[in-house]
Parts: sequence; C-alpha cells; structure tokens
Amino acid sequence: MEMIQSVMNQYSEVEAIVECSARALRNISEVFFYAQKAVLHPSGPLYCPEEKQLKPECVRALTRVFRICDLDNDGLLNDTELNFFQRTCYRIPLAPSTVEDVKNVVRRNVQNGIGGNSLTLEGFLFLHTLFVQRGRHETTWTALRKFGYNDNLELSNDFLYPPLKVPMDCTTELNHYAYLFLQALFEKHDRNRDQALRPEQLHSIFAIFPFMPWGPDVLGTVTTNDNGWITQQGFLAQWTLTAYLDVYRCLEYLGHLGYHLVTDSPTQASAITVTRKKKIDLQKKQTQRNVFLCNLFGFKGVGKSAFLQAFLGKNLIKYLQMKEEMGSHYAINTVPVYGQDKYLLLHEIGTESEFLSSRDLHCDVACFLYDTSNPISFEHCANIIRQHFVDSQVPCVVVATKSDLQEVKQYYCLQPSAFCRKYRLPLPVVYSCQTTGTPSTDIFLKLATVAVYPHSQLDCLCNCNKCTLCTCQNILRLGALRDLRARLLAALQIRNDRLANTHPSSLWLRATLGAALCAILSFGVIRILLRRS
Ligand SMILES: Nc1ncnc2c1ncn2[C@@H]1O[C@H](COP(=O)(O)OP(=O)(O)OP(=O)(O)O)[C@@H](O)[C@H]1O
Repeated sequence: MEMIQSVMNQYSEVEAIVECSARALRNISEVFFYAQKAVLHPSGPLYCPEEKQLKPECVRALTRVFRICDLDNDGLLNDTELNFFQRTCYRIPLAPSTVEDVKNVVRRNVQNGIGGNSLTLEGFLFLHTLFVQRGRHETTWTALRKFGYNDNLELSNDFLYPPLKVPMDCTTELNHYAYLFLQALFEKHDRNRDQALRPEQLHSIFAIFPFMPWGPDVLGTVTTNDNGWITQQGFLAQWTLTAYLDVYRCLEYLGHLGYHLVTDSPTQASAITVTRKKKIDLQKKQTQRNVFLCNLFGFKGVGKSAFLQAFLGKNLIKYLQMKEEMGSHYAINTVPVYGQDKYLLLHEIGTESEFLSSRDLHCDVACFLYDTSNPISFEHCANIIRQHFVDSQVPCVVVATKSDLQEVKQYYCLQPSAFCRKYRLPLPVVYSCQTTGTPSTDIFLKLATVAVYPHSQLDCLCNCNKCTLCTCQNILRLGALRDLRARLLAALQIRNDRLANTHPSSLWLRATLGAALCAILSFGVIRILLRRS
C-alpha cells in the first residue's frame, strides 16, 4: 500500500493503481474499468496535478459553457439556468434539494462561489475542479463534449459545421427561430436598453469566440445610431448578410454561441432556410425569399460608396466623416415592399474594367450609377449593360448620381435617357445624397421592389407619386391599412392565448376570415393596378 502511494505521489499523471491477478481472477473488471476511463475521459487535458488546478484550456472551455448557460447575462447561474445546464448535459434535471446541496458545498469552500443565491463562474469552476480531483472526470467531459469540445478541448468540426446542402441557384436565409434567438442575444447584452450595442457590449457578445468575428467594416455595412453603435436592426441585418453570403461561416458562429443547445434543436442548421431555386421562382412569378441581392456598377468616383451609406441613412457629410475608417463594399437594410419587410443587400462591384466574373453578374437586380457631373461616367455603365445584361433576366436600373451638381452631356453615342429607351430599361433615376437630413429612400424601395417582382412592368421608376408603383406603395403605407393589419395580428394573438378556453368558432373564425379577406383584397388591388400600368 505504501509503495502504491509513493508511486502515485511521484508520478502525478498516474490516475489509479490496481492490484490484480489473472490466475485468481482478482480485480480484472476493475482493470478494464480504469483503462477504459483513462482513454475515454482522460484527466490530462483537464487538470494539472502539480498546480492542483484546472488547465487554462479547460477553464476557457468551461467559461464558454457557463456564459452560454447564463441566459440572462447577469454573470450568475440561477436555479433555472443551473437546471438548463444539467438537462442539456445529463438529460435529467436536479431536484431542488440537490441544487441547494450543491450550492452549500460551493458556499463552504469558495468565498465568492455564490452571489445572491446563484452560482458564480468561480463557483462553477470550483465544482468541476472538485469533480476531477475526485476522479469524476466523466462528469466534466460529458458537459464539455455536449458543448462541442473534442479531446484537445477545441470545438470539433462536426459541431461547428453540421451538414447543410445548398443546391445551385438556391440562397440561404435565417428563419424565424434564428431571428428570435438573435434578438434575445441582442437584448441580453444591451443591458442599458438603448437598442444599440456599445463597443464593449458587442465585445461581450463575442467574448466566447476564440476570435472577434466582425471587423470595423461592419459599422459601414449596417445601420448604426448617432454614436456609431450597431442598432438592433443592424445587428440582425449583419447576421442576415453572413447567412446569405457564407452560410457555413454563419453555422460556425451560431455553433460558438451554442444555438442548438439554447433552442433545443438538432443542430444549428435548423436556423437556416434554403430557398427554392430562383429559376422556379421566376417561372411561378412569385417568391418566398426575404433577402435580395443588388449589385452596384459604376465608374470610379461616381458615388457608389456614398450610395451604400445613403441606404443606411447617412448623408454625404456623415459618409465623408467615416469614409477612411470603415470602408465596406456591402450595405444591408430592410425595405418595406408592399407592406412586407424584405432585406436588400447592396454590393459595390469594385472594378474599373468592364470585365466581370459570372459571380458579379449573379444578382436579383443590377444598379448602374453614373455621375451627372462627369461626362465620361455613363460609357462604363452602357458598355457593361450591352455586354452582360441586354439578354439576361436580371432587371436593370440606371441611377444618375450627384444630381445636386451641374449636369453635363455624356461623351457617349447616346445620352442616358435615349440609351434606356433603346434597350427598354426604366429611365434613369435622379439621385443625390447631398442633403442636410437623411437621404431619400425612394430609390432603394424601387430597387427592392424590382428585385422581388422582376416580372412586373415597373418601368415608371420616378418620384412622381402618381404612377402605379407609387400608388400601390402609398395605399399600403396608409395608416388605416396598417391599423387594420395591427388589429388582425392582435386578434390572432388573442386567439393564440385563449384557444385553450374559447370555442374555436368565435375568435378564430373571425380573425382568420378577416385576415384572408384582407389578403385577397390587397392582392387583388395590387394585381389590378400592376396590370393597368
Ligand atoms: N451627391 C454628391 N454631391 C457631391 N459630391 C459627391 C456626391 N456624392 C459623392 N460625392 C463625392 O464623390 C466622391 C466619390 O464618392 P464615392 O467615394 O462614394 O465614389 P465611389 O464610386 O465609391 O468611388 P470608388 O470608385 O473610388 O470606390 C466623394 O469623395 C464625394 O466627395
């Protein structure tokens, strides 16, 4: 016995010594038990016996687990959160008396282990140190594996990149549940409830990542408040952009945040909707998509970046103030298209030549900017349209920027209006972001509408307030219509709340019939008006 003790003291990596005999069949099953345990749940990556504490990688991993379980972000695990951790890892909730026992053990051993009757990070780490010291490595390993860690305490590829098939011609979007999760994430870190994330709040969201996933360019990609902090709308928009442009990266980020554990879904791929092929949308002349891509083309200096920033509500002065710090080739925001919010993603194609890759041509609407004050700027647009878009199904919109400056004649065989008439394009839309307040959003509404309804003959892209498009938009913006919609939604909500007690024939029927009637009426009005245009 003494010899065993001295070996164990001398070699701290020795976890157990078993005296056994094959002849006498003594302790055979114990040998296999300890051997299996040493392989499946090694203490090496978790614990440093010399220093008698958890290794830094293990502390990092457990800190992430703690933060994910801290659903209200108050730095403590209350009983509900502790039970969430317990159910997620071990599939059985803790009895209230056991929760109290656990907290009492922590209270007795760690000075700051309990705060306001909840478990602190210090207490949580202490509990796991205790598990490992008492040879219950499997308890800690079960938790770590559940939260995605492999034997090297790194998040495994299987965890970060669950299978998701995206066929050609389909796009990827976040679904309703993903937006609910992200909204809750935003609210839990926006502790001062100002609907914007200060830099430190943004960092606290990503503190559980091994890297900062968003660079400074995000501030030039989505809406920010007057202080330059990301708004809730901007936060959701940036996630929408990632899901659209690089869905596997989006899955990775959601994996770091423990999406599927918090939402109790099979994997974070449940957050993604793969849309049907665009070809089918075009054939059927309708789409369920919510995100639409608009590629921006234009000669050097025509105002493409200023246009992107105008989409985010910044006028020329604000754009020039932030130009150097946060240049971005993308801008994403929501646009109300016939009463429904759609995401429009503007992408500045940074090329001075007219050579374009097939990726540059792939979009839902192509927007061509020329500078009214620069006589050589239109030729660039005209050449791209003639070479790449004349026979394509992608709708094109031409925009005459810097309309606040003196207009000059374009050095091209056709002036922009004549060119558009010749190629059956809508006439150029005049635009300027040189304003004192927020730039006009009409052009973005028109781009989004053309992207969502590429078949509609929306060739009257002006600000006349008389044409079909403007009439439809105005009808849908009517206060009365919005009021009616809000009432219907409220009625449906009441129905949800009371369904258990109410006879289904009353509220439910009334709300459903009302909603159906409203939808049919709106649809009919829009179709009649569109046909007449
Ligand atoms: N409406 C406007 N009125 C006057 N000047 C403008 C207007 N819009 C943009 N400018 C000026 O034009 C310059 C170029 O604008 P911007 O950087 O947006 O062009 P760009 O097309 O993005 O350029 P690049 O091709 O180099 O990326 C800006 O420095 C700005 O001062």
